[in-house]
Parts: sequence; structure tokens; C-alpha cells
Amino acid sequence: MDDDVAGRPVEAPRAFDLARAEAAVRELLLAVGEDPERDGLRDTPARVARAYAEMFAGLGRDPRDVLTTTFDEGHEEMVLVKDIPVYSQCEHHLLPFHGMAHVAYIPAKDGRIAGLSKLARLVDLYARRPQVQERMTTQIADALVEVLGAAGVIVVVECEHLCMSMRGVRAPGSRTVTSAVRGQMRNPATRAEAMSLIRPR
Ligand SMILES: Nc1nc2c(ncn2[C@@H]2O[C@H](COP(=O)(O)OP(=O)(O)OP(=O)(O)O)[C@@H](O)[C@H]2O)c(=O)[nH]1
Ligand SMILES: [Zn+2]
Repeated sequence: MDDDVAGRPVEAPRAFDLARAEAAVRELLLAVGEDPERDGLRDTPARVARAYAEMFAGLGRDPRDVLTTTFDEGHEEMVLVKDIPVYSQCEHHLLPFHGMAHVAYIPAKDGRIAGLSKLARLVDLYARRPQVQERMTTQIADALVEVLGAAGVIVVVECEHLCMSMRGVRAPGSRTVTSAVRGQMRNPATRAEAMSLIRPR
């Protein structure tokens, strides 16, 4: 057992079981009435297993391994990285949701800032899991507070959920917007400034 950023116990990272995933995909093909031995499908179970290993590579990974490179710049103003691509999967249907994340933070009083790419890596770490968009948004914000010590954070995520587009309600083009706001970013003027940078009129 390890601890997560808030000190709660989390399971140690588990190695992805490729053989098990491959067997499951083969079963699924049989269940839908396909022939997994036919030429075009012969390598599909192994291929899909490898794809899932990649798409769920964020499981069991720790934000502390991502927010590694920080700089003492004495910068106490807002930093925003916007339009970070998000590719995740909803845990209800295991179908993709994808779109953009916008991450802004106000550094701690000592002005410690993160390498910019680390914000995109953080989004990726939480996206590569079976997810719910609301939880992913919260996790990104909490990691910036708890690991980087940010004095304020706002995370806005806007995604299209394919479970709502290609099946079910069939509302293609609908987008879900979620946000998480922490610390000094709750100040209405600061929050408004962040939102105007994220969504210029
Ligand atoms: N809040 C939230 N809901 C999600 C997310 N991704 C998928 N869902 C929803 O999860 C719900 C699952 O509902 P169920 O009624 O159990 O499943 P379902 O019969 O397949 O539902 P429909 O999609 O309405 O056909 C659906 O309303 C999805 O739109 C997400 O990231 N956040
Ligand atoms: Zn879904």
C-alpha cells in the first residue's frame, strides 16, 4: 500500500494483464457473433489488449511522478495552459470522451512554478483511466494544490462523450463542461480573469 496525495491509501500500480485482456476481447468477439479466427480478426484481441494498456496507462500512476520539475521563479501571478487535448473513456460504457482541458493556477507564496508540459502530463495521467469527467476535473485541481502547493487553481474541461453521440441519446456535438476551483481562484475577480483568458469573447 502507498499513500495518495491526500494521504489516503491507494493500491500499488498493477501491471496490465495483456493475456487476460486479449482473452476477454476474443470472448467479446464471440459474443457479438464474430469469428475471431477469420483473417482480419486474428490479431485483433492482442492488438486491442495493447491499445487498452496504452489508454489506461494512468491507472495507479501518481501525480507526484509528473509534477517533478519545478522552478523557484518568485512568480505569484496566474499561469494558464489552455487547449490541452483530453482523450479519456467514460467508465460507464468504456467509450471515449474527448475535448480540451484548461488549467490555470496561482503559484504558492514562494512562487514555485511547474514545468509547463507537466500540466499537460497531469491531465494525461488522469485521462488514461476509466473515468467520469467530473472526477477527472477534480483530481487535476486537487493534485495542483496538494503536490505543487498552488495557492489557487481553476480547471475547466470540455468534452464530447461518444456514449452520448454514437449510441443512447444520440446527441452528437453536445459538449459537457466541468470545472473545479480551489483557493485564491475562488475570488470572483480572479476567477473572472481566468475565465476571460480561457474563453475570450
Ligand atoms: N456524470 C457523468 N455521467 C456520465 C459520464 N460519462 C457517461 N455518463 C453517463 O452515465 C450514465 C449511465 O446511465 P445508465 O442509465 O446506467 O446507462 P444507459 O442505459 O446506457 O444510459 P444512456 O446513455 O442514457 O442510454 C448516462 O447518463 C451517461 O450519459 C461522465 O463523465 N459524467
Ligand atoms: Zn458513457
